Amino acid sequence: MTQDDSWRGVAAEEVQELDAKVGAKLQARSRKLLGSLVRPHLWPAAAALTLVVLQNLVSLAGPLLIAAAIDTGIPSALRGDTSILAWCIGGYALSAIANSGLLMAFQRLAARISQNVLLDLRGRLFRHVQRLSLSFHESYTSGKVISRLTADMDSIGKLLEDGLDNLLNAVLSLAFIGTLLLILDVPLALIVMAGFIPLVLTLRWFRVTSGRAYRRTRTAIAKVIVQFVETMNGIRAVQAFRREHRNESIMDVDNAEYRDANYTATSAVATFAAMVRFIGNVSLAIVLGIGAWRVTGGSLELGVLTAFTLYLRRFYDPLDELAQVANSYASASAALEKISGVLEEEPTVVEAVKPKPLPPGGTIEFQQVEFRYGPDTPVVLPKFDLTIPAGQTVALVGATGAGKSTIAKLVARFYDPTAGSVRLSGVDLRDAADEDLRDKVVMVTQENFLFSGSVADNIALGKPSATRGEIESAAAAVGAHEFIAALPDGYDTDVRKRGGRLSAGQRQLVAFARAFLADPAVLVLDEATSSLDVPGERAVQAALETVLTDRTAVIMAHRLSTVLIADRVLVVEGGRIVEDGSPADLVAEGRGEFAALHQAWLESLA
Ligand SMILES: Nc1ncnc2c1ncn2[C@@H]1O[C@H](COP(=O)(O)OP(=O)(O)OP(=O)(O)O)[C@@H](O)[C@H]1O
Repeated sequence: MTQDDSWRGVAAEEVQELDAKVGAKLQARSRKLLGSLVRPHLWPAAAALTLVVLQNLVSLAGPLLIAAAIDTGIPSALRGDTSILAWCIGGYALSAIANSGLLMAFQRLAARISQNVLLDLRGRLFRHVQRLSLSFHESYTSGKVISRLTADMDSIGKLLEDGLDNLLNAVLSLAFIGTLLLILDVPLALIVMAGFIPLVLTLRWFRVTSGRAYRRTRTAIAKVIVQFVETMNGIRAVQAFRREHRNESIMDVDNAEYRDANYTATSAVATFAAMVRFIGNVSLAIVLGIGAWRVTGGSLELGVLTAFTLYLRRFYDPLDELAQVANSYASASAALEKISGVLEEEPTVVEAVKPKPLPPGGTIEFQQVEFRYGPDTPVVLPKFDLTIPAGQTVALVGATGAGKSTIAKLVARFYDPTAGSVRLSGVDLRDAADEDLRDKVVMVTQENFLFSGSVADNIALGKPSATRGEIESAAAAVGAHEFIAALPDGYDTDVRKRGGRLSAGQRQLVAFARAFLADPAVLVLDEATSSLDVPGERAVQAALETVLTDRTAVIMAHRLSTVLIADRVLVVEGGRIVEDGSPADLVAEGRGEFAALHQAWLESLA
């Protein structure tokens, strides 16, 4: 990462004090995102703007009508002519009705626009995050993604819903009422305008202080959510290892940090709101004093002074709201900054522009492959060559952290090699189309992940177009049909609902049925480390043999029984392949790592 790139994507997310240049770049990025979100709604936004302008104009009529009633209507009513007073009252009632109607129409339209903007943003973020490569997800936890999709989205929603409404009202009131004040009485209006000087200074202070505070709240809430998600995801481990106390103390720290960050932010809002009100009240007091002195001197009419003070209240009320807007703006712009960062991340594993079709067959070649996870991390796989002929079952064995999963991830193209190439049937995986690759190479992971939905849906993941017959025969092939048929709703049983919970072995069988149905040329399999009960293990072993038939397979093996059905064993040590041969040959040689491992396995079974 060059110095200039230090702000790109999510890189600057945890930085508390940004330098001005980086801050400006992040703001420009947020504005660009906001622009792209609002652009499709320009016409409804223009309509909303018209409604709010009309509503503000209509609401101006009130004090003018009251002034006319006091200065003209009441004196002429005293003389017996009530028509002017009646017109004033009728006009006031009409303007009140129009005011409410326009306000309602504006707020409904504004809510629709903002909900559509949020819908778009949520959809974009979800689609984007799903496309990002594994390398992103391994460092950016799901808790952070959830925080972007929930807490950050909420604060943007709040700005769009109430903030814009208040902002427009405040700006329009300032413009319209300011003009009216000048028309009503220039000297008094100038006193009011003088109050703007301290107001602008307060606003500048508030922007800087709250901007910093709200960035902190975004980072802090993300930490709280990460802690929640990690604890809940790992609740079994948490309870098994009695980690509750430790988790609670981590949570307490994160939670307190969130409280403190929020407290700092809201304190700034409170100071700002109090200053605005104070400046407003001082202006009002001065206007009243000078106005009353002029009324007694005869140079100002009482009705004009009444209208002036009524307008003045309305002039400062929206400024109070402006403090709330500034508050939601600061919070939303911090959220927008984080979301735009995630949206700026690019997949590191990208599809070729003009992909080459993968020919049939399943020969895998590693040519001068070297791999490291990141530019600043050590080399995990030093340069090596390896060919796995089509149809061969290869078991990768070795100590934990040796590099077995890394080799497997390269075969499934979850990562691209740092140097050299991984080829399938002679084609560099970087040149293959994603869809083609996902058809030809299937990875079955330890998690044996089941999505919400029926058992049949979960098997059909391997081939979405599969008929029920095909699904059932895939299940039968791996020996899963019997237990599925015995579930409360058979193949239609919801795997997440009560009664649909599957055991570890059953989940593994469903995963095998899924792979069998997908029928890939290459199967990459991370064998579960958890040991199953013996009958369960036998069933899984038999299923495994069925799934492996007629395809190339790379297995991260943890069980002796699996290694023994492999055609070839590769012993990995510190990222290097140190032994390569059939299990029988390696055992027969008797001196190497595998022979020792084999011996240890046998002893553990004895
Ligand atoms: N996402 C990652 N970022 C950085 N380093 C990683 C990442 N994943 C793995 N490594 C490192 O790469 C090395 C090889 O890890 P790998 O997961 O391939 O080992 P393994 O042989 O599959 O281990 P196990 O049997 O425990 O699954 C280890 O040193 C590990 O710390």
